Amino acid sequence: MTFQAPVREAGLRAALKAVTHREYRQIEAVTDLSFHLHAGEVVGFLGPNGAGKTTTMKILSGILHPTSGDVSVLGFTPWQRRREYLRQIALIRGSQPIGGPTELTVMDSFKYQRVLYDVPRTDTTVDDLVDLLDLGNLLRRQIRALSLGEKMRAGLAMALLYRPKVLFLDEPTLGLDVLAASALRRFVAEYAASTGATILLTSHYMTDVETLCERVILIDRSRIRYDGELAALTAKFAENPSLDVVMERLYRDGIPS
Ligand SMILES: Nc1ncnc2c1ncn2[C@@H]1O[C@H](COP(=O)(O)OP(=O)(O)OP(=O)(O)O)[C@@H](O)[C@H]1O
Repeated sequence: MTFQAPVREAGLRAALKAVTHREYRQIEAVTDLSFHLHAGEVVGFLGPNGAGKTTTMKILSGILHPTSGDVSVLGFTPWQRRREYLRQIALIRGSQPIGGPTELTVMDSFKYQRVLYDVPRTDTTVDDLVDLLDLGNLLRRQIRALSLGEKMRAGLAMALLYRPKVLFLDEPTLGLDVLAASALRRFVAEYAASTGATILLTSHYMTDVETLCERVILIDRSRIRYDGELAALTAKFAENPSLDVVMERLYRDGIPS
């Protein structure tokens, strides 16, 4: 995936010049990335800032059309954005936990989502999610007035009320307090176990990865550096350091052979 990004020098003169004459630079966000996920796996998708994780997630969920390459998820090409595809997947981003109009109450957002995804009125998934995510007190509140953690819980319920088979979780615990983060991890683990969903998870919090993922795919500068068991990766370090330290070394020095 190559982006064409506008660039300009600093200063007012450069800003004025850019009005009539824009310069662009090619930015390779994802290159030569190839992997396969098995149904029901929860896989950590890791890499330093700017490695290309979010770009990949956006491609997989059909938001971005890559400049080259092939992708197949559940037999669909994501960027064709077929209805049958979008009904089976969800992208959940910690940096933007809820889409849609923020003036709506949480309850109205659920109703709206139900209509969008043809979830029958008789389906009790939303009631289950309200219980599991402790959303009872939030139902009559406007989305825009919720705290980040509350938005995340409501956003998760919105994304899961049509029971997607594939979840792309992009930094789902970003900004959550320790209790909220561990509740979210428990919830994701239970969702995966009870539905058999396939999950690709990015996170900079190694507790998320250790708790949820047996396999990790590590990318750096848009290329895959490791794809395999998390345990085998940490075993490369004889003194058995914490996963935070392992990742710090890998991001800095590369993968030991
Ligand atoms: N819309 C865009 N236009 C231009 N460049 C972009 C755009 N989106 C991403 N990039 C660039 O692509 C590269 C990969 O970005 P991406 O957001 O995928 O990284 P990431 O691995 O998710 O990083 P982080 O851990 O910081 O969230 C970065 O260099 C980024 O600046």
